[in-house]
Amino acid sequence: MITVENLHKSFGKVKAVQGVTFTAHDGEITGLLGPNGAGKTTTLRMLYSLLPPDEGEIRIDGLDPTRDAMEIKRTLGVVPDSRGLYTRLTARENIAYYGELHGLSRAALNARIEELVTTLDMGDFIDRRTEGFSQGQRVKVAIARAMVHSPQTVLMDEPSNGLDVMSTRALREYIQSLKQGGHSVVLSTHIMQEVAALCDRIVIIAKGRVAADGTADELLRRSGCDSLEDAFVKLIGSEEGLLA
Ligand SMILES: Nc1ncnc2c1ncn2[C@@H]1O[C@H](COP(=O)(O)OP(=O)(O)OP(=O)(O)O)[C@@H](O)[C@H]1O
Repeated sequence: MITVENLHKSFGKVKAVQGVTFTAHDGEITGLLGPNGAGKTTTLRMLYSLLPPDEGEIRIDGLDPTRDAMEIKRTLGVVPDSRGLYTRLTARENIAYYGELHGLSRAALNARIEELVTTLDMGDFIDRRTEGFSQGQRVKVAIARAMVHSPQTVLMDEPSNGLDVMSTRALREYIQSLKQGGHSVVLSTHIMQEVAALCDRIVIIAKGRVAADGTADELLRRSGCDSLEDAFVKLIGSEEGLLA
């Protein structure tokens, strides 16, 4: 479970995050929805201890990313926006490298990689160098790498970015399976359909602030709208930067 309380982060004069507060429960998918530049990536980066907050408090299963950065890495799986694969290594080597950093034994690592190859359908390319991989292949390797140590909490930055319809469906099924397994999944997106199809709880972020937070039904009720799309536009005050 993640709790975020009054988080702030500025880069010089740019106030990227200005008082973000939300909770993400285990067994739920929480979506951070907002237009480009809303502060979603900055929020996620603070959660996975890449950036220290200027102000505010984060707890991930009771751990504080600013104090317990090493411990948090054991409980967190992160799919960053850049994906960040080593292009000279094969997909298998990319995943194995992370598994080794997490201290998995060779036997456990081999078994885990075989499991992920099957779950994420990576058989065709697992032993190819990742240079030149398609977006979909890169995302799968990034997810497998993030999940190699079976983390309880999973953070994904725009996971379906650049994926075709089939790959998006497969990704959504996989994310649903994580939820069924009791994991807490937090993903960022600017695609409304994504949150509508996937998320139990939606945190709408605009200009570094939480514009609204709740289940899809709660957001509809609060906005007085009939469709989520209308609700988002009303709650955010603009439709700029959001994709249906
Ligand atoms: N390292 C940085 N240095 C300077 N400004 C930054 C930095 N990182 C983010 N920003 C600024 O902070 C604001 C929020 O950016 P952020 O990447 O968090 O938004 P986002 O909601 O993830 O957007 P997108 O959907 O485009 O990825 C933007 O104005 C961005 O330019």
